[in-house]
Order: sequence, then C-alpha cells, then structure tokens
Amino acid sequence: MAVLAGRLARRWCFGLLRSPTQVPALGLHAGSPTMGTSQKDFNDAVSQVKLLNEDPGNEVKLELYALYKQATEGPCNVPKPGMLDFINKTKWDAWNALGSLSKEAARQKYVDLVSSLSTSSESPSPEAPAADRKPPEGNSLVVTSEDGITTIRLNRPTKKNALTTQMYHDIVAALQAASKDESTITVLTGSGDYYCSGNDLTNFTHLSAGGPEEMARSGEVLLRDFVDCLIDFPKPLVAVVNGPAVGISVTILGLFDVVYATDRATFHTPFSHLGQSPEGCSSYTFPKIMGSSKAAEMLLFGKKLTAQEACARGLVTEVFPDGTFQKEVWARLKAYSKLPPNAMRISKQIIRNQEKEKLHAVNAEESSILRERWLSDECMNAIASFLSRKAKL
Ligand SMILES: CCCCCCCCCC/C=C\CC(=O)SCCNC(=O)CCNC(=O)[C@H](O)C(C)(C)COP(=O)(O)OP(=O)(O)OC[C@H]1O[C@@H](n2cnc3c(N)ncnc32)[C@H](O)[C@@H]1OP(=O)(O)O
Repeated sequence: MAVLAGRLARRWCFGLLRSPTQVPALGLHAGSPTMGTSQKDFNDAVSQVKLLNEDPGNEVKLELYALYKQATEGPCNVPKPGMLDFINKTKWDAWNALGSLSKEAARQKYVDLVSSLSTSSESPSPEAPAADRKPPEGNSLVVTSEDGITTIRLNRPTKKNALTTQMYHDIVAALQAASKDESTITVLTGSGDYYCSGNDLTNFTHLSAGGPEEMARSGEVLLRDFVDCLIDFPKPLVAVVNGPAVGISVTILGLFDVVYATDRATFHTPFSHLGQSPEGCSSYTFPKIMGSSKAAEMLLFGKKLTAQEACARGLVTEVFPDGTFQKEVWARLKAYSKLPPNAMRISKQIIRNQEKEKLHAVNAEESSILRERWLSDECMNAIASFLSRKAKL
C-alpha cells in the first residue's frame, strides 16, 4: 500500500510543473498557533498532498505551490524568471499574484484547498485490471505491416497523441521504410480517443545550450524535413482519423491522398490563438481544397470543423459513424491494397508531380516563418499559458 502511495505521489510530482509542493523544510514548530489554522494543520496538509490518490491537475498544483510559498516566505520576493523559462515563470506568476496576502491567510487557504482534494493514503484505489489499463507510453509510435498495408499509429493516448520531437523523427523513418517495403498503401492513425493533438507544446521547453534561437532553428529543420517527407511519399497515403485532430495533424491532411474520419472527429487549427502560423503546406493546400475564405476561417480564426463540415469542404474524403468506423474503413483499405501497386504509385506520381516543387517551396517558407513566430512574445505567452493550464483550446 505504501509502495503504491509512493508511486502515485511520485507520478504526481513528476508532472508538467515539477514538484510544485516539493519545498524546503518549514523550519517552524509543529503545533504553534496561527490565526484560524495551526502550524500542525498546515504541516499535516503539506504531508497529505504527497499522498493524493489522483493528480489534481496543474492548475491546482500551481495554486498549492503559490500558497505554500506565500505561507512560508510571504509575498513574492525573488526576481521574475526570463520569458523562456516557462515553468519557473509560471510558478513565479502564481506566487506573485497572491500580492500581500498574509502568511496566516495563505496557510488557511492551503489547508482548505488540501482538505477539498481527495486524500487517502489509507485506501488507494486498486489497480485497474490488465485489460482496462492504459497502454504504456514507451512506444509512442507503433508501425505494423499486414494485408499490404503499413500502419503508422501514434501511440500516446494519455497525451492525446501529441507529437514529441522524437515522434517527428520516427514518423520520417517509418515513412522512409514504408516507401520501400512490400506494402501498397500506408496509413497514419491514432490510438485512443484522439487522432492527434498536434505538436507537443512541451517541445518548446527543451532548451539546448544554444538557447531559444538554436531551438527555433532546429525546430525549423525538423518541421521542413517532416513535411518534405510527406510531399515526396511515393505510395497512396491514407489518414484514418479516429478522433479529434489539432494543429499540424490537420494541416498535413492536404498532403494525404485520402482522409477517412469518424463522425466524432473535429479539425482544429488554432494557430492565431497560439501566436503561430500555418504549416504542413496548408497555406497553399487549404485555399486550393476549400477556397480562400473557408481556408482563412480555419487558418486565421481557428474555426474548428466537425467531420461533416471538413468533408463538405473537401478536406475529408468520407465520414463514417463512430460505431462502425474501424470495421468499415479497414475493410475498404484491405480491398484497395489488392489493386496493382505500380499503377497506384504511377498515378500518384503524375498527380503529385504537378505541384511538387511548389509544395517544397511553400514548406520552406512556412517553416522559416514559424521559426520567427516561435521566438515571438505572442507565441511564448500562449505556450506558457497552456503549460500553466490557464488555457485550453
Ligand atoms: C521549437 C521546437 C519545436 C519542435 C517541433 C517542430 C515541429 C512543429 C511544428 C508544428 C508547430 C505547431 C503546430 C501545432 O500543432 S499547433 C497545435 C498544438 N496543440 C495544442 O495547442 C493542443 C493543446 N491541447 C489542448 O488544448 C487539450 O489538451 C485538448 C487537445 C483540447 C484535449 O483536452 P482534454 O481536456 O480532452 O484533455 P487534456 O486533459 O487537456 O489532455 C490530456 C493530457 O494530454 C496533454 N496534452 C494534450 N495535448 C497536448 C499538446 N499538444 N502538447 C502537450 N501536451 C498535451 C495534456 O497536457 C494532458 O496532460 P496531463 O494529463 O495534464 O499531464
């Protein structure tokens, strides 16, 4: 039981805002009276936090962090971290927002907040049976080949299949292998309830020695190579959109040959909200597919489309009821995979060759503009906001 509680506490502490309540010893005498709440109550609450059964989410963790700092050190008295130090800046903002709240009031609020959370080191919830457990996050990409179809499956369901930098590299490698293997059709799909929530926003927190400029430069190269690989992919490429799709997972759909979607899917490109700009050649493919004003509604204003709307606009080939989606789509793909592979390959080549150069030029330009966007205040503020859990799409 203690082991399980420890494991849960550890998982909780290694979240996005790392150990917001992992703080130095209090240095106060347990039991000394304070206004309304005793120091012992406060110390007990600090201990209880580590035994929470469920992750209370980053917003609550941030609040706990800020109250703890206020209760033990008083009003925020340290310099504001730099704009790119997302996590520390977010924590600083939360502490600073408490203004001149007294230490006693902060202790009381901390104790109240902890007691409102479900705390139980005594009765941890039992482990889910094997069949109900979430798949491990280790294998973020699963590639299989069967019945003439190579399937590249995004496999980070607990993160809504957000794309880490490693996954971009792995998808490129998988596509390169698929272009040479025996299969006739290649499919991209997702595990769990989402197709993909787009670029993993924590990619922006992995600063290298070269600082933000270097990070943006390597991001530009990664993005350009990833999209180039889709432009050049020689076989029929099909997206099996098993749930909502966000950001880059939507924009690249214009480079797929066929897009099948469940009626549960939505298509969202919130670039302006994120201080970013379109990629995946969507600044070219979307106006071509749906007309310039419908494309602008998506790419400038971030209008989220239902699967039916995306189909009406030509971004999606066909929509299926969620209940029969997998069965119907895979049956159809299996039948298509038996068509003569060379004929399909040559037909794709003729279609793609009409505009291959243009697509590569668009990709280079979009990637270069994004590199500048990533260094803008608008983009950094949006990412900091997501990381602090204040903003959701
Ligand atoms: C400079 C280096 C860059 C290197 C990369 C180069 C190439 C990139 C080029 C492309 C650039 C941008 C294009 C885009 O894709 S922009 C779109 C980015 N995506 C988002 O903004 C989506 C953010 N997520 C959300 O708004 C919501 O999570 C959701 C998708 C609407 C789902 O909401 P929900 O309530 O159903 O689930 P939620 O609890 O929020 O999510 C579960 C856990 O998953 C985590 N998560 C989801 N999406 C992302 C993401 N995109 N990045 C990181 N993490 C994500 C979420 O934080 C939850 O985690 P936890 O349980 O709290 O730990």
